[in-house]
Amino acid sequence: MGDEDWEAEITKPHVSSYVPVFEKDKYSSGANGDTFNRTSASSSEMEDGPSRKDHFMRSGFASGRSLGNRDAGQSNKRENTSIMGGFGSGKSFGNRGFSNNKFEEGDSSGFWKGHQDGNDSEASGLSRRGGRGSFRGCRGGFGLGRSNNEYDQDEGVQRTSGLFGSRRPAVSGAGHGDSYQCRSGSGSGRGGYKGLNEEVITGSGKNSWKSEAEGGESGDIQGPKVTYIPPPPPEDEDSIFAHYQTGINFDKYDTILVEVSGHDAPPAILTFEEANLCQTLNNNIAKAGYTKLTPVQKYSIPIILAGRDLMACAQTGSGKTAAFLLPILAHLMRDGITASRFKELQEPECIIVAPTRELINQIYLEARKFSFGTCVRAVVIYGGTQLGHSIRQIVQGCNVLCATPGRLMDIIGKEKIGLKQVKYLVLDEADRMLDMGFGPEMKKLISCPGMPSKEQRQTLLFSATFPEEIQRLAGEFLKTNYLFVAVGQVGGACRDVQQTVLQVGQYSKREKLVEILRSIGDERTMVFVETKKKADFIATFLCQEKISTTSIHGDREQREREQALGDFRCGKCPVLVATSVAARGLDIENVQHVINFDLPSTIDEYVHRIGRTGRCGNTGRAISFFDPESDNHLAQPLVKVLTDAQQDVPAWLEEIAFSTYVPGFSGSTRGNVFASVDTRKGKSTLNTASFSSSQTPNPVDDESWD
Ligand SMILES: Nc1ncnc2c1ncn2[C@@H]1O[C@H](COP(=O)(O)OP(=O)(O)OP(=O)(O)O)[C@@H](O)[C@H]1O
Repeated sequence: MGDEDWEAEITKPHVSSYVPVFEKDKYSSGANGDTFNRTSASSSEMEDGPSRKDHFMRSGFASGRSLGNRDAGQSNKRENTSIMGGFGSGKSFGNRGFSNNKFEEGDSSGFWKGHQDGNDSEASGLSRRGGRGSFRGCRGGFGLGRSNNEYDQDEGVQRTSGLFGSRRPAVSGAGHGDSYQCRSGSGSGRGGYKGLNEEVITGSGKNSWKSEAEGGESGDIQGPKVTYIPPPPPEDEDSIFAHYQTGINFDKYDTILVEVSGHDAPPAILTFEEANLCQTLNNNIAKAGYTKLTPVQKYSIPIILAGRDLMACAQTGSGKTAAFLLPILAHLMRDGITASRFKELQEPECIIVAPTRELINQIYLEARKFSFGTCVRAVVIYGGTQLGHSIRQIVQGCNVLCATPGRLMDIIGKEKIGLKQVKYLVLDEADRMLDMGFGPEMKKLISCPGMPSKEQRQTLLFSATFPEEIQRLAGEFLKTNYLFVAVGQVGGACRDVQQTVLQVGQYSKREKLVEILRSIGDERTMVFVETKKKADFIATFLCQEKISTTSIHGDREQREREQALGDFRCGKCPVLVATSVAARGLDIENVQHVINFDLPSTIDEYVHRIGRTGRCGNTGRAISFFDPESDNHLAQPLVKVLTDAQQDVPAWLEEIAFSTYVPGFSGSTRGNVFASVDTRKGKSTLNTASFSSSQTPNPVDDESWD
């Protein structure tokens, strides 16, 4: 394919100029199947036994094809291979770029033809569709095979409106037409791709969702179970306390201006000792390598210890997680929490919610680290995993429950969690948790039977961005005397990230990307794109270019997402192509570069994305491709963000910003703005607007959220 007309690519038949040829083990960088191998149409994925599995893991690209193969009568092999699914998770990247079929629709019979013809690209592409129905069956079988206890049975039939209730006929291979994604039912705005099992239905892009509790299981829709049980994290102390070093700019945090608004704010503390935490917590803090407080910690810890509600906004990577975890744990210890024990109904003292599975898992690991050696038990539950597994984790005891919203509501619906004892409710990435996508669910949560009123609980909202509109909505969750902590400019970018904006038209983006990645070498890089399809396509493309790449987005199975992240973390795949599902919160050591292949539709999203690098005082680089055809709405807020972070602003960008200038940004329907102050002080004077993109469905982002 010679251009990047994505719509054309998706909808118009064409013959690709990139015909992938995959070869076992060649160019493979890992066993996860998340890297691509150029090779011939190996069918060894279909072999029995470990070697087959291993190869399958390695030959990501081929997995789609092999799914088709399995459908051709090798159903007994499906479980193993598909679970390990390759990069394309059977989605057959080749299908996109390399076949002459549309992404989403096709004639499943074509698989057989393609496969028999030995035509790699066709076969791999079409097999997705051919394999779809069969693979679902396989997943169901897998679930049954493992479901030998109450909870597994309890999980029941999962939601697959994509298959049976999709807005598109199932036969069309809705959404990605992805045979792996059998869990994914309807909804990602793509006609039934995103499944209820993913906890989210993105009826209009990312912004609406529905939980299992809302009928997925009780409805008339039948489908396979989600069977994925995430591997338990390592239990040894070294792993629990593993951390990366603070960077050379860590001390510069002290120079950032902090503003606290609201009445009777307790004074900031300057050292951990001043927090007067118990000895076990202090030991854990030391083992985690924390010697000095970051600004958000200096201010938030005493505020939370004083029992106040808090909205805290601080730059990405500056330690917000510990800022809420430490005082909560200190309170729980102070209150003489008793060891949580096995009970069918658990009543956690603290609930923490975050918008993505990987992020909530990360928060859980932090909670586990800081509560090490105490009787506080933290538990994590999130979508894309077996519900029975989540329940089993909970019933063993639960003081601090870390959850994605969908799974949380499901578990509450199943009466495994009672809310009466909740003393702390934390919304991490709070602006995201309160926007149109998750806001309704959060409202449901606070009005659930048993949930203490806001007067009776402590509510803590944290993010690096807080649009004014969201701040206003947050009032419903917070006591009126809440405190607002702003570290630096609210919504501002981290200054440790060197930002570069290049004018690159869509047709030149891939070439530019390869050029940059080659110059970067093996340094860890996140490449953000705007859609799930594009994430697959770009990852495939990079692998063809022999750049070890993996990808993460909402259409990948949870197992694959975790594998991808693991491979990126450990450096096996130094390039991670991601949608906005990875934009917030993820704390990955040594991410030196973020590349916005596509700019996001809002400036807040931009701030979060580039915040995956330059964390904890380390430096990083962000390069963004600005396409004047599509990104002009961002020019003005981008200039503002660059200026505030003392970055060079290209003259051409200033010109565009000037020519598209809209006073107060209110004319822009997509260019989000950020508040500069606590909205209770009145409308902020800088860079504010009546419009917040957080309240507006995003026309481009097709990511699914949970
Ligand atoms: N006081 C500290 N000393 C040393 N390291 C710290 C300290 N506080 C936090 N860190 C480390 O800094 C990194 C970033 O912290 P964290 O993930 O909490 O940032 P964040 O502000 O929540 O970022 P984001 O806005 O992207 O979610 C983590 O690896 C964390 O362990």
